[in-house]
Amino acid sequence: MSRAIYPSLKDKRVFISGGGSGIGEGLVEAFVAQGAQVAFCDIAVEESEKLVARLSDAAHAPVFHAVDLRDVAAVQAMMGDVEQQLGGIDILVNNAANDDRHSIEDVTPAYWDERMAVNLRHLFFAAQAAAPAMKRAGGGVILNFGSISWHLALPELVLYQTAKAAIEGLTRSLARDLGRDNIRVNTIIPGNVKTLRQEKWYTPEGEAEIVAAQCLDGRILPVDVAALVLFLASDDARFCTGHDYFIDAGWR
Ligand SMILES: NC(=O)c1ccc[n+]([C@@H]2O[C@H](COP(=O)([O-])OP(=O)(O)OC[C@H]3O[C@@H](n4cnc5c(N)ncnc54)[C@H](O)[C@@H]3O)[C@@H](O)[C@H]2O)c1
Repeated sequence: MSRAIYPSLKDKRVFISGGGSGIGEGLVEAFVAQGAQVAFCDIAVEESEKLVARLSDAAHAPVFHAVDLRDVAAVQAMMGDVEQQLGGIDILVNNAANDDRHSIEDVTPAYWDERMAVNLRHLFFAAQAAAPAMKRAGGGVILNFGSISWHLALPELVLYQTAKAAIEGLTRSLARDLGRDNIRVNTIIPGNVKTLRQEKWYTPEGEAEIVAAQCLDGRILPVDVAALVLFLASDDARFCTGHDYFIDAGWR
């Protein structure tokens, strides 16, 4: 399958959260293939180090930061380090999340806080930390990962879906406040994307049900999500901001 090359992404300074596995791994590979300078963080240290080793021959090999995004001070310190290492930040991809299932009865105040920390809070603080560097560079791009799950009202995901719904509001608010600094902010909304983690939840029959609910046949892969992310990160999308972009094969 042919893949687009965006001249405007060459040498761009990109930070991706949760880049060590799943869709994030696909995003790291895709930006590196564009000749971008990529830094990413993750708590999956082994997978992340393997990814860095696999891409070590690239024009710009990616740089890995072992950081837990639930720790805001660590996120702020890391964003400062990334800016120094890359000489700035042009593109921030807030990809990391955790969709562990839970029932309403089992949610404690501490679990609520922890779920918001892993699924919502770090997106804002990464954007807050990256915005001054983007302003100095004359503009930038922030892409926040939402989820189709709450649009479909899936079961046993109330806190994840609450956070994912909030991300769409976060995107619109940031797009408004940062737009005059030429910083574009959008939400990427994946449907069901086939990753190692997602495979845990589904039987072959479950996967067939997902495909049946889509308008299009076939399974969405990280590379398909990356194609949309690359376009929105590129200068070709210069008037795209403040909105939600679905990549879900028409899942309804
Ligand atoms: N895969 C899907 O079907 C799907 C569907 C809808 C939305 N999404 C969204 O797409 C994004 C990527 O999803 P995915 O399927 O690749 O998820 P994933 O769980 O496979 O990968 C997420 C990555 O984030 C990392 N991570 C998790 N918690 C972290 C923490 N506290 N600190 C640092 N890193 C952490 C994980 O180690 C992992 O590498 C997420 O925002 C997810 O909500 C995915």
